[in-house]
Amino acid sequence: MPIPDTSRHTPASMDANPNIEKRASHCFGCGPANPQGLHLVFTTDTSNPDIPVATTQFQLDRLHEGPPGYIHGGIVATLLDEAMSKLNRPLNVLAMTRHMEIDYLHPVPLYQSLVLTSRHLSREGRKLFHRAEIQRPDGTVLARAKGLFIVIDARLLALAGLTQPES
Ligand SMILES: CCCCCCCCCCCC(=O)SCCNC(=O)CCNC(=O)[C@H](O)C(C)(C)COP(=O)(O)OP(=O)(O)OC[C@H]1O[C@@H](n2cnc3c(N)ncnc32)[C@H](O)[C@@H]1OP(=O)(O)O
Repeated sequence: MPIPDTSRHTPASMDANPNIEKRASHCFGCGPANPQGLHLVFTTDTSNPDIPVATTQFQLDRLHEGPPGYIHGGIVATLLDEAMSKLNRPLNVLAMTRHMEIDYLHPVPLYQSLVLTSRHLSREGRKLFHRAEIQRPDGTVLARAKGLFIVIDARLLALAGLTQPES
């Protein structure tokens, strides 16, 4: 069996912890404890509690390069997915991405501060519909996504060995 490269793989030391918020500290998009993660920190506008909006600024470097000088398309998808997932907690649900579609409108540059924003669109039962965009500071939209998130219930969480977050 191959030996994991410890410079790239961190120990699964949190795996016994059933608290979803502690386990989420290694989320590739937003987990502060993931040394190789994107460390995105969002602010969430809930002034209209039915339509939360999440926003962050970010800047990536060649670690996440795809086309020379630009962010890899899979990372662009990650950014958009992460932004949309940040709308679920303000809506008081745990949910996972079921479907997302992306328009890659322009290459997304490395080494530039960019704006990532998401907005809740609508809900039909367990189905949450969100959208997200990556913009230049001048408002030019470089990529946008629509996502369908499905609310996870306590039974599904328990199957994964996890407990609900404290409200
Ligand atoms: C555990 C850790 C938790 C952790 C929770 C926190 C995690 C946050 C992470 C950030 C977000 C991610 O990246 S999450 C990681 C990426 N996502 C995943 O790994 C999810 C993998 N998928 C799944 O586990 C499952 O498919 C679920 C749980 C998402 C849903 O399964 P399900 O409960 O069986 O639901 P299913 O019947 O398939 O679909 C629900 C409804 O959506 C409809 N539907 C399906 N596709 C479409 C579509 N393209 N357009 C319209 N509607 C659609 C179906 O017809 C149905 O409608 P109707 O018949 O009900 O009307």
